[in-house]
Amino acid sequence: MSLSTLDEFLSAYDKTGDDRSRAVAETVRTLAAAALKIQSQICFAAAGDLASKGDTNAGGDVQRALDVFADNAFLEAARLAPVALYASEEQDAPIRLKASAPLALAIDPLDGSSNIDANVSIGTIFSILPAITGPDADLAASFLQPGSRQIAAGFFIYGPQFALVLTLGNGTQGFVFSPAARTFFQVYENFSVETEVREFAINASNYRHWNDAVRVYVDDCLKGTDGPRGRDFNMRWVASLVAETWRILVRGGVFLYPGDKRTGYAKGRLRLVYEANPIAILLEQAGGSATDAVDRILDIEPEDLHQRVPLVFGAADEVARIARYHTEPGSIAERSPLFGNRGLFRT
Ligand SMILES: O=P(O)(O)OC[C@H]1O[C@](O)(COP(=O)(O)O)[C@@H](O)[C@@H]1O
Ligand SMILES: [Mg+2]
Ligand SMILES: [Mg+2]
Repeated sequence: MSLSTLDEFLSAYDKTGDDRSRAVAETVRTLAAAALKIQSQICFAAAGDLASKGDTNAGGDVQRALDVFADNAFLEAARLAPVALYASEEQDAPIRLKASAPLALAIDPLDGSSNIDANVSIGTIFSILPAITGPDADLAASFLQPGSRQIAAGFFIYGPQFALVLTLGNGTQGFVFSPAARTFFQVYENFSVETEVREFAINASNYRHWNDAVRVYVDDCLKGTDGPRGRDFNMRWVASLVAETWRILVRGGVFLYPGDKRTGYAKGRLRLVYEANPIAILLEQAGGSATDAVDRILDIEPEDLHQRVPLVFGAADEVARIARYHTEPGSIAERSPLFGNRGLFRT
């Protein structure tokens, strides 16, 4: 079987289009070169050094050495690409680059920071938007567009396989890096999220902080064949969003990082602009869906670059089911002993 390279895929895309498509293709190539530097750094440096703690970022997280290294590498890459504005989890405010360039880049330079010293998959998540520039334009304006306006999005995953998951708005593709050929090959063409859900992913240590809807949903999964779902579920929690997304694209399932009652977690942990939006478009382009537990992520009008959002994504029917646990509270009341375990959600 002969696989296309990332470069061939991007060349085919930029031939079809206008200046903006060409700019997107060039930006993805440049990001891939920067990601390769991160991958090399992860492979060769002592993991403890990469995880060493530094300052606190705008979101209140302590930065690890690799967070800062990755942010610098992607900022440098953005300077070489047709990017007008760079916004990052690790920067308080967007940075103006080339005024005349057509694109704005929002990035989580290093996702899964708590796993750096655990030798578990980590990654980089990016979102490419049309730049809103001009003398009067607010620096943040480009990044406060709803996720439905993304032109392209993706993530690199630094794991047993170094890979890129990418959408240019027409399906979600998976490219795996070959160390022998020193290039990415398209191994997954048009990911399609499995409709039957056998695995859910949630940080269950927060159980006591969740609202009733999330608790009842998880309880129903845990009851397995004895409960209203009538079948057993497996549970996973990697604590790297990129790894959970990869798994769901490849073998299905659902992910939840809901809001909870801990201080600062009313809207969960994940950031809308550079985490939830790119993951949401990748999922939708693969036939899945993504919500804030009820509403579509890509329709949300961001108010702040670093705002958090509850995130639920995976197989579309399961995501819709989770929304019903929130919007049809009667179904939760039906869990009373009077009703046994039978309810609206019996499958
Ligand atoms: O440690 P928790 O609360 O389970 O959170 C894990 C989540 O936090 C994240 O690590 C947040 O991303 P950053 O590492 O970029 O801050 C996600 O990758 C992951 O899904
Ligand atoms: Mg992250
Ligand atoms: Mg990060």
